[in-house]
Amino acid sequence: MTPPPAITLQGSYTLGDTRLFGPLSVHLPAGQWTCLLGPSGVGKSTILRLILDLSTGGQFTGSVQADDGQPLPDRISYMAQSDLLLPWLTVLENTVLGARLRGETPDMDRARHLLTRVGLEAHQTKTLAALSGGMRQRAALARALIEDRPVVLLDEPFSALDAGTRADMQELAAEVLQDKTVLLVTHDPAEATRLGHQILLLSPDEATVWAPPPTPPIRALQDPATLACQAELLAHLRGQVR
Ligand SMILES: Nc1ncnc2c1ncn2[C@@H]1O[C@H](COP(=O)(O)OP(=O)(O)OP(=O)(O)O)[C@@H](O)[C@H]1O
Repeated sequence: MTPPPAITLQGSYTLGDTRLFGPLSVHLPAGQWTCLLGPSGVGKSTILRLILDLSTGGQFTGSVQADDGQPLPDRISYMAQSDLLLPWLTVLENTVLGARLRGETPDMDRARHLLTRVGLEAHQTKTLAALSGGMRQRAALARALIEDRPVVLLDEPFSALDAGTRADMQELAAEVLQDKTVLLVTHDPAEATRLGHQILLLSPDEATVWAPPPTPPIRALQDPATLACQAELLAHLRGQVR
């Protein structure tokens, strides 16, 4: 696998006659986790779709570039906010869907291993109707993690999980996606301060860098500097003065 690239998105985005964001710049350092926060509707998922070169409802004027100059979309694993699982397939079949669609032989052992790691070992042969929302989200996570891609875009991947499972899945993702270029969209300051090498706050005018805790991720839940950063970030997001 080629080394993970750094990625820079620069430009403006409009919906009809209305500017949603920009001009601004979003830089994702190579091999690091960037956590992107911002108010609902500001355009976080749109930024992921622009990096993927997927259709959006608006017009983007700008560029998305990898620092190695190579095209990006085929090098990205993507977990969308809506899980995009196929209801007529089993959990195991959904997990290996990417390989099947590319005409490759899926690595079934790795798929089973990942399903065990996300706690779905006993549910591999079930179809989606038999799963809870949190179980579906873990199935979608397994499907994203099985793709050995240098760039990974995760759109609120842990939002439906209970607190304990969420902490477990954060640790699993940090382990599996170590050294990849990751962009994680989240509304959770605790998640961002735990996982981010870089924390970005998106507003219509800019993507501001928020200083992460001094220790490298993944950070311990009870780490005082992480808890302090989390509280400060939450206060900021609530509109209080720093
Ligand atoms: N396919 C589409 N067609 C038209 N408008 C769209 C489309 N997808 C998103 N939008 C609009 O673009 C804006 C940005 O949406 P986006 O999903 O990027 O926001 P977000 O910051 O990720 O929000 P949230 O935190 O609620 O998930 C919203 O106003 C949304 O209604």
